[in-house]
Amino acid sequence: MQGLIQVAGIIDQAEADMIIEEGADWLGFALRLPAKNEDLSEADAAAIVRAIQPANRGVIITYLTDAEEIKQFCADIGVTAIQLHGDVTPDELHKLRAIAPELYTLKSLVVKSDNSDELAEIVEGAAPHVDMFITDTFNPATGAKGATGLTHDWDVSAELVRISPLPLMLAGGLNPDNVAEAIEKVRPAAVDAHTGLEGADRRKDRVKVRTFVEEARKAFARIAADGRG
Ligand SMILES: O=C(O)c1ccccc1N[C@@H]1O[C@H](COP(=O)(O)O)[C@@H](O)[C@H]1O
Repeated sequence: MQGLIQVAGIIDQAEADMIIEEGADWLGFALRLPAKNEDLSEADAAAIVRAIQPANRGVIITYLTDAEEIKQFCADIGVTAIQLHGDVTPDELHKLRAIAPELYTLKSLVVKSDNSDELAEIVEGAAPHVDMFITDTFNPATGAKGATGLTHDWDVSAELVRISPLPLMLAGGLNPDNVAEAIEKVRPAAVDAHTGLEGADRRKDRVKVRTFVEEARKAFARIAADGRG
């Protein structure tokens, strides 16, 4: 699992194909969001997931919080991994693990300016029931918890890496210019980016994706070589 690269916010098959050609491992599909501002339909997401798996993993990114609904939705789309961005209780995570043990589950840790103690509590409560954590950035101006294009205090993510018994994916404002520094500082198992890889047309830019993957792979290799990965 060390050195994994996810690109989130897939729009269509052409974009998915390009991202895979440029070497990303996992593709994130943002669906069932509170603002209902999805970039693609559920039917289109399911078709893309069918086309890319099993070589590349499709991950649903969602705010769903009900275990039964999450399980059914993953089955409908055909994914084997889910990134839970909402306030899912440990009880519901426990239930999800019981009814869908095969589902690889990522739980978000949304970093604000003053919530590191709260995030440490989420790690403790959720760790027995999930497979990976993902840190992302809160935008106080909009209330958004993901796809903000904003970085957060990487010392907070680095501390979460230290205390978490599970691997951690770092997200939030990552782009080709800062991903190497972020990996060196936080030492995550994985990285994830969305808006930092887009061009002016709001689609992923091939050169940005390529450079992001290259920079991330080199940085992961460096921290592995010096025993810090
Ligand atoms: O990708 C989305 O559209 C999305 C929507 C709602 C919540 C989370 C979402 N994505 C996650 O946010 C991170 C960071 O995005 P960015 O790089 O700062 O733009 C993204 O990697 C997804 O994991």
